[in-house]
Amino acid sequence: MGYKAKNKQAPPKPLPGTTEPGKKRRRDKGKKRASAPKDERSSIKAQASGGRHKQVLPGRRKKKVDVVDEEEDSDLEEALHQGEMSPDEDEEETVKVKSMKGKGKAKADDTDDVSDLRKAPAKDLDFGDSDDDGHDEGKEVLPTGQHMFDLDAMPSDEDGEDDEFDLGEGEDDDDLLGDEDDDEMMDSDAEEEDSAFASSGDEDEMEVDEANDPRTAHLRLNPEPGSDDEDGAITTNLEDDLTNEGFTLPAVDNGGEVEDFEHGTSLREIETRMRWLVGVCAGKDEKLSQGVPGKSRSDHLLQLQHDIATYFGYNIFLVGKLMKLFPVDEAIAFFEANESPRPVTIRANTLRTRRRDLAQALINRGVQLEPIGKWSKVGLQVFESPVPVGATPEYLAGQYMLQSASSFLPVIALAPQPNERILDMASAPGGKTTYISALLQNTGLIFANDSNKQRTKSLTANVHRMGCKNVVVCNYDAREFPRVMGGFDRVLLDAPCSGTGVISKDASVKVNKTERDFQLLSHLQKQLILCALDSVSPNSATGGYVVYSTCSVTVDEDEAVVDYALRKRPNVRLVPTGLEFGVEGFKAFEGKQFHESLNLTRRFYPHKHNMDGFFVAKFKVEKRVKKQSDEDAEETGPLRKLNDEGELVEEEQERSAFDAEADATIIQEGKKKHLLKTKGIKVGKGKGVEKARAEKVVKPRGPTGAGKPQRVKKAE
Ligand SMILES: C[S@@+](CC[C@H](N)C(=O)[O-])C[C@H]1O[C@@H](n2cnc3c(N)ncnc32)[C@H](O)[C@@H]1O
Repeated sequence: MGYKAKNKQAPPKPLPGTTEPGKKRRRDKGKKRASAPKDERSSIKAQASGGRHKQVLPGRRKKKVDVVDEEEDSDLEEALHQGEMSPDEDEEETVKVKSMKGKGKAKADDTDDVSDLRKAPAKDLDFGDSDDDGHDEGKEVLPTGQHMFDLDAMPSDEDGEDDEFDLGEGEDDDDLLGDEDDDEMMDSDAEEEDSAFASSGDEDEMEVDEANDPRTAHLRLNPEPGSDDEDGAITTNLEDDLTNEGFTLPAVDNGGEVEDFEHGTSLREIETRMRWLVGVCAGKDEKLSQGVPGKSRSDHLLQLQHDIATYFGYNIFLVGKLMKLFPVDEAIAFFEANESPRPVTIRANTLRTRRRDLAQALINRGVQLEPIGKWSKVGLQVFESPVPVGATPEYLAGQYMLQSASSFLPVIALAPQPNERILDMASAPGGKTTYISALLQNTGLIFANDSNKQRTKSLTANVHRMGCKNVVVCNYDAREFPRVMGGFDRVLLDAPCSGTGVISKDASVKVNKTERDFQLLSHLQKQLILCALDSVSPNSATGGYVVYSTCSVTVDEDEAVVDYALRKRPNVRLVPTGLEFGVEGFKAFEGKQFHESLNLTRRFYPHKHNMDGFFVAKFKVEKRVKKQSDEDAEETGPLRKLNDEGELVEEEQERSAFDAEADATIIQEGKKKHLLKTKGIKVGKGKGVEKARAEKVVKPRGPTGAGKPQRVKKAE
């Protein structure tokens, strides 16, 4: 069984295509929790979801990695303050522009503030930026455990075996948890050569064996393209346990202490029931799929949702929403993965250094690191560090960015080319902007925009620190583009989102999101994506691409937004992202059919790829040319054509929208009434009418005409 105790997680696993050093790694401990009490869970033996063997935290270590992630990806609060939105999803939203300049409503993002990084005590540092305690007033509260299912109804312990849950010999809770005082503990293997960097081979050499290292085969996630389901995937041993004849209920060993109870049911009981319900709902084993007599599968599913909500500390709404994304057993792996931090990763800034040189410099400081994987030439995974990774001289000198592995992906997909003009629509604090800048080798021009003025400060700071000379920082609501500026070669829209992919960094997402939040975010994202598409020049010689990304896994914010864009902009199409791994986006979801090309989009999951949950889509923007069929149709009267905004419109609508003759009469009548009312002049059937008949009202064509009727003299 793969449920890990909350505070006994395995250390971060290597990313796709990377090697794992031969020594034990220390997990980051600084993250916030929104869920069940530590003591309860600490009596359950931790087992890594990544392997069949039991993984416990190393007994000794040098020092944990102290970092603050430079990116805050959960932006609902700000997003909801941006512009005026209505949740009407089927109509194209009117882009109501509200300049946010100077307003700075959202909370400040100062996570990249170096002075703060230095000030922060190591144990307080956190991956996320939120100050939220995860319990917003007025929001849905944690569900209580339901009791329509009795533990007695579950399969009984037939062989008395209890091997998953007994406390391992010599592993008391403190050892497993590794309390805050053990910073001085040394990894017994600390001096061992375990890094490819020390060999000082060239960069290619560093990457040679990453994907094939047998030591990490069980931990690698999608190391090779197209191998999502092979050894790359983190596998839980859920299925094995649940289908095992000898499945037993765990013995409760509380050491004589009083346990914490959740409405009369201990978390351990909930956990036990949850595992059992997974088996029932997954329906993979005949015996287990019987479930509780008289209860339907949906009864079991409902109870499972409640148990997951209670055990992992979510609101029930979000559990239901997230569970729809996966088969039941995979859903558990997802929730499980959200309980452990993702690997600490950095991106070497090639404007200032080479990855090899940076690695060597950090190794000299005692940092244990390795290349992130074959898919990146600039990423490094940091396993342990005796110094805060966010405050080394190399960091301050702009040689690297603290950046989650998943946030490399949209930039790789964007594939900027030297000398291009690029718009980064929602760019603060600049993790992706500075990466784009490096890929452009400081050529071309990047407009790095963010509507949050406060956040543009950290953006500007990063741009300077990283030596980016091709960046212009701006502060607009991105829905003002392309009116502010257009004609870009490429546009990145790393959209504000709910952050359901980064729950391990910001546990407040578990409890503070409601259905309305997702509606509003999806609405904003739809507005933004149309602006992104309209800001690209279809005539770009080298580009004409838009990348849309979110750090959320909900379909509302991902496929539904992309599908909407495809419907609204017939001159754009999806193209492959060029990313080597990730699972295909949904082509259909909950009975809703999306465009068939949605399979070109990519999803990334914590439980599958050991990265933050992420979504990436890449569009190619074509010229708005009339299709041959439209031209043919024009001779006989087109049925459908593009309007000035590139939307497909019905000819019938256009006709009814403006009938010159009818309008002339109405206008004339209006004028007569106006004269009569204001000046008492009664216009008869004489001259005035005659004059009106002598003129024809036509709608001017082209952008300058703007729909205002003009009078022209009728030909004699
Ligand atoms: C996911 S974060 C961007 C992270 C950034 N791309 C990076 O890599 O560092 C989303 C950003 O969108 C910004 N934002 C939210 N609504 C916006 C809007 N209407 N226009 C422009 N930016 C917006 C937020 O301030 C936030 O900085």
